[in-house]
Amino acid sequence: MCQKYKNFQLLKKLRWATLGYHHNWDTKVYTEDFRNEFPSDLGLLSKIVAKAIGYDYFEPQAAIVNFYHLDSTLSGHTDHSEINLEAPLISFSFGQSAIFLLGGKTLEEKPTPLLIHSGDIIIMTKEARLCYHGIPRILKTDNTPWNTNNFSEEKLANCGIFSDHAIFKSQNEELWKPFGQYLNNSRINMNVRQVLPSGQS
Ligand SMILES: O=C(O)CCC(=O)C(=O)O
Ligand SMILES: [Fe+2]
Repeated sequence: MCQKYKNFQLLKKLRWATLGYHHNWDTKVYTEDFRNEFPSDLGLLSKIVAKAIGYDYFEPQAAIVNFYHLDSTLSGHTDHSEINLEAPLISFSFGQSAIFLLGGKTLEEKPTPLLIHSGDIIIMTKEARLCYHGIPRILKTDNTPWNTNNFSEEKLANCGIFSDHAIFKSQNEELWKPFGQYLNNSRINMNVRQVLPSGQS
């Protein structure tokens, strides 16, 4: 089997990664010895989004990154491992579209379907923070903004505070290409959480 094919098969198996505090799927408890520094670019983006909806002191401390392929699903669940459930959960989606089912606090409540496209942000706060949700379907989209040239000088200038980050700095279409190709058949969702009570780090 050629290496390229093996790499592709491996990439298809990748379904999730964790950032910052690594979520322990068995115990559902975040611990200090299972923690890395939170990535600064995703952290900054999350803080800006939180601030825009009135959460001035949001601290991005953990994220789950989900990689979906056209046949992937995520079953209904609640995200309740964080000590701080007052802080919003901020969820960014890229690539293929998805149906997001948002239910209630119990499985008895009928869920509402939301169609999520690349670039959409879902914010779960207050009542919604502990509601059941899941992804029953990934939908192939013809709208592929990630394949357009986003590296023009003008666009870079508009990136403001983000322009320092590596992907913008490189201005290198070649660097971006494999990410774009990946998104042509996949969806990436990054959902960011504050774990600790405000003021604790
Ligand atoms: O993919 C999504 O939009 C949702 C992901 C999610 O609910 C989770 O990782 O907890
Ligand atoms: Fe979730």
